[in-house]
Amino acid sequence: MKLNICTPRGVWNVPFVSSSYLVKRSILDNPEISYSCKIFDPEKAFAASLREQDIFMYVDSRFHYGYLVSADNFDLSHVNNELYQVEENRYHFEQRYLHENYSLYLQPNQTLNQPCPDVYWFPLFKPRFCHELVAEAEANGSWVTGAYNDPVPTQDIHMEYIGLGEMWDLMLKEYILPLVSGVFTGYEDTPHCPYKFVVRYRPDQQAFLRPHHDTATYTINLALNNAKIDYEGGGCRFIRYNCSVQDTRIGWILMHPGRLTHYHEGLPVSKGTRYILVSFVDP
Ligand SMILES: O=C(O)CCC(=O)C(=O)O
Ligand SMILES: [Fe+2]
Repeated sequence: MKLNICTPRGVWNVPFVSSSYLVKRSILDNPEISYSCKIFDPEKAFAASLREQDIFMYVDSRFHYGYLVSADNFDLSHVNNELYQVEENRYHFEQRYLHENYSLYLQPNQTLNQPCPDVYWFPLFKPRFCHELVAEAEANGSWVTGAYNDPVPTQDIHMEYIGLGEMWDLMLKEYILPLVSGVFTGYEDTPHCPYKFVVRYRPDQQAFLRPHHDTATYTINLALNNAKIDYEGGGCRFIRYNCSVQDTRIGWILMHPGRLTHYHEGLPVSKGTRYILVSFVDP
């Protein structure tokens, strides 16, 4: 029998509870309560022993008590291990990282911000996601310039190098695609995105990116830190429209066509370090 304990909410007397429960201490001190039995595992033996003593077990859904995190495959080798947990602990990942207003933008008839023609802008992540991703890239440290024979190279680290390629593919498919397909009709298929990298701009290293087209049908450009606080200058300029987005917001995504009309450049950073995550999507 499947028990829907959330509607209606209430307290349910159940014969068996496993994995996690709250127990009154005096019950554990009761010498009649046992965990061992010839035919049952310890949890079932415990429940059977409670039943024999007329001690009831309950599931209580009157309140939200929180949620459990699966630690079965928790890898401790990263700076921010939770970034790697989207498959195992999706609910926890969403609570921790997804922007509180993201779901508003999924509602029908919601119009996306459009700072330049056909350049869309929406919040996806909390700042925490961005700080942790930058920390992961900096801890890895293998920044390269001009990998993949890129004629317009940035100083970057590919997401695969920091073990986050699959996580990012999932973000593109499950969180970004619903918004993409809302504005670019016909692009509903799983995004194909071989090029996804954290880009770093610094005045003394690479400060800007010259005008170019991307090798992408559409480009996803996520701001990983704060304009005017972490750096000065920077931003993306769309040359055909003489239109720039310079007040980019941490955790917000810019999405724009990669070719033809959207010839663009990365504007010079004059102070500090600007980080973005750029994805070239060619469905
Ligand atoms: O700096 C920017 O916002 C633009 C980055 C960009 O155009 C690219 O990486 O292809
Ligand atoms: Fe670009």
